[in-house]
Formats: sequence, structure tokens, C-alpha cells
Amino acid sequence: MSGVLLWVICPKENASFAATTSYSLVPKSRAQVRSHNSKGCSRLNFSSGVFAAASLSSAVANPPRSSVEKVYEVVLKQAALVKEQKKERAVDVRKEKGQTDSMTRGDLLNGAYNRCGEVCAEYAKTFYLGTLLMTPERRRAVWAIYVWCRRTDELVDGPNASHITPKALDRWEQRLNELFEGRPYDMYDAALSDTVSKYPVDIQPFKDMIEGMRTDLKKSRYKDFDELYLYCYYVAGTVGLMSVPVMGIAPESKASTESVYNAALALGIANQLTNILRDVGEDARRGRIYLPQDELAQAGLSDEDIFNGKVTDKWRSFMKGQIKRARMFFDEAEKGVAELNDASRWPVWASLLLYKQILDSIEANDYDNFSKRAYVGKTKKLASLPVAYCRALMDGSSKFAKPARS
Ligand SMILES: CC(C)=CCC/C(C)=C/CC/C(C)=C/CC/C(C)=C/[C@@H]1[C@@H](COP(=O)(O)OP(=O)(O)O)[C@]1(C)CC/C=C(\C)CC/C=C(\C)CCC=C(C)C
Repeated sequence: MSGVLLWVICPKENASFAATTSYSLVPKSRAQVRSHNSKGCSRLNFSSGVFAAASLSSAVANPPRSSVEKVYEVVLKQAALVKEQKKERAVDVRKEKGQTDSMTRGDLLNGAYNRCGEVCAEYAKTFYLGTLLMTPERRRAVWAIYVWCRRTDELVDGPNASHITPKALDRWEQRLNELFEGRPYDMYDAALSDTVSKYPVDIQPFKDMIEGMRTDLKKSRYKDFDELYLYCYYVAGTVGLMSVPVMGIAPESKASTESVYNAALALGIANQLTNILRDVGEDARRGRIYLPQDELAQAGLSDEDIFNGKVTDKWRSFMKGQIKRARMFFDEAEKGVAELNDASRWPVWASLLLYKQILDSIEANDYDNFSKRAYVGKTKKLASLPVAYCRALMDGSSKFAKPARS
């Protein structure tokens, strides 16, 4: 099975894989971004709290844009796309009805989706179970996205990672472009190609995830939280943006599309920050420190301290701040789950509650994330599932009684 995931870069003969620019921002002015926020999205306020990047509070006349602002532009673009494609989709569905898909194509596609489901079941059992609650169409689309993300992550994190070059990532991006244009390379790509043709999923978060992998190839330190935030967006916030169009927003939701995307982004960031805090020791052994260097210095800590891996009071106090910030992102994410379609809420609550408990486990380990791996035991995991289910149900029942959120 893992062979499937590892064999992801297949240089095509005669194909010209031109290097493409990796991360282009939606051209929106700072003023526009701010006015959107004042209409109901809390992204800037939320992130400019205790730990916000210094650039946000800069008083200079034309300060450089922070990562939060850059990423927020992607959020706005994704949200706009949903509104736009809602209209187009009505037309597409009518077109599809008139077509009779050849049996062969349909069968191949079903096979491809089923394989994605198998990969998902093997790599993320709990999450897979959660997807079984979704409608069959949504479920298989989430599987297809999951598999593409997993394969992308495997490029820099899997056993073949040492052979991965920026060129290989350029080829992976070229394949991505092709599958979005309806020319998939293999069956997993075919499943995703079908998914992106059916849902208002934009290519930008996918490209940004590849950019995150490029970042991993060339960078092992993060100057401040602004830099780390951007990295977290690339590798995990993007997953939230990819998933929402498929999971769907509840028809009765009164929240703005932007605020739901914002929550999804926050969940990705929260998950990744948690991942980073859990894996400090493991990453240090690979020479990597995914912690803001300026905050480490303020706490009187150096890279050496991380490599030595001793739990001191300075370290505990530093970790408390980092955990607090990760929880702030989880809190922000929680606000959006209720706005998702009924069947999508449970898997999201489940993944949120499970991941959040890793933070509790770091605390229970007395902040020793150098030699102990924080994890959520089977019993706690199982106990979280009905809790997640109840939260999802409560979201549904309170929705009708609640006034509009934004
Ligand atoms: C319902 C649901 C959770 C859907 C997401 C499904 C999906 C497409 C997942 C892809 C995950 C993946 C393979 C990402 C590749 C990059 C990566 C590895 C990111 C890290 C995940 C943890 O992975 P890993 O397997 O390495 O972890 P363990 O070592 O096993 O612990 C990340 C930390 C990020 C994952 C990010 C998400 C799952 C984003 C979740 C956000 C949403 C689903 C949006 C929810 C919507 C609202 C409104 C809140």
C-alpha cells in the first residue's frame, strides 16, 4: 500500500515540466481585506491577540503584509468561488443529466474512488469511519482529497524523502495542473480530477500545500510566528480550505461563507501547531525546529536547549504559551463546525476533539516533548467519538433557535 503513496513522481517522457510560480496571491488591497473583516470575520482580530506577529501592529505608513493578511486573501477567494459556483453547478447538473456516461469510465472512476477509500482506511482509521456518515458522493470526494494530501506529504516526509528535489515538486505541481484541466495521470489523480470538476474546489490551496513542501526542503528555522503561521497554512490550513467545498455548508446556516472558511483554516493551523508541539524532539533529531525563534529567545531558550532536550522551568513556561496559542486556534475553529452540513459535523468534531487532546497529553507529560510522544489512548479516543457525535447533534438542534452569527 505504501508503495502506492511513495510512487508519486513519475517523470513523463517527452513532457516538458516547466517550473511554475508557486504562490500567487489574490490581488486585493490591504484596505479591502480589512473591510471584509469588519463585516464579520474575526481573523485579524483573533490573530492579532497576545501572540500576533509584530508586523500587524507596526505603525509605519506602508508596512509589509503579514502572513495572516496574505492567507486571508486566499480565504476570501475560496469563499467567493463557492458563491460563484453554486450558480454554475445548477447548470452543470442539468447538463450531466443529459449525458450517459459510458459504463467503462464510470466503473474505472468507482474503482479509483474505492482505492482512495482503502488508502484512507489504512492511514486514518478513525477519520475514515467518520467519513462513512457522509453522503456517498461527499465521502468519496473527501477520500480523493485525503489521498492527494497524503501523497504530497509523503514526498517530503516518507521514506523516499531524501531523493525529493525542488524539480520533483515542480513535476508534482505540473501533474496537479493537468488533473485540474481534466487530464489525470493515474487513478488517484483521476478521482481527484473528478472531484474538482464537481465541487467548487480551487487549485490554490493545493498549490500552496506543494509550496509548504518546498518550504520544508529549504527551511529548518522560523524567525517568528508570522513565518510559522504561513508554513502551517501551507501544510495544514490548506486542507481546511480544500475540504469545506466538499463537506458543504448547512443550507440553514446564517454564517458568512468567509467565516466558515476562516474556521476551517483555523482548524488546520491548530492541528499543525499541535503536531509541531508534539514532535519537538523528533524534529530536533532531524535538525529541525518549528518554533518561533524570537519567542524562544524571549524565553531565554536557544537551539542548543532544544537539541539538549532538557525540560526546565523556562521550557515549561515557553510551552504553556505555545499550547495556549494552539487552543486559541481550536476555539476559533469550533465556531465554524456548526455551520457545516449535518453529516460532515461529526467527523470534523471527532478530529478536532482528538487532536486537541494531544495538547492535554503534552501537559500530562510535564511538557516533555523531547523524549515522550504525546498521544491519545484508545479508550479516550473511543470515548471522544460519542462526544463528537453529541456535539454534532447539538449543533444541528441549536441552529434553528439561534440568531444569525455573522
Ligand atoms: C473531516 C476532515 C477531518 C477532513 C480532512 C480530510 C483531509 C483531506 C485530510 C488530509 C490530511 C493530510 C494527509 C494532510 C497532509 C499534510 C499533513 C500531514 C498535515 C497534518 C495532519 C496530521 O497528519 P498526520 O497523519 O501526519 O498526523 P499524525 O502524525 O498521524 O497525528 C495535519 C496536522 C493537518 C490536518 C489538517 C486537517 C485535517 C484540517 C481539518 C480542517 C477541516 C476538515 C475543516 C473543517 C471545517 C470547519 C468549518 C471547522
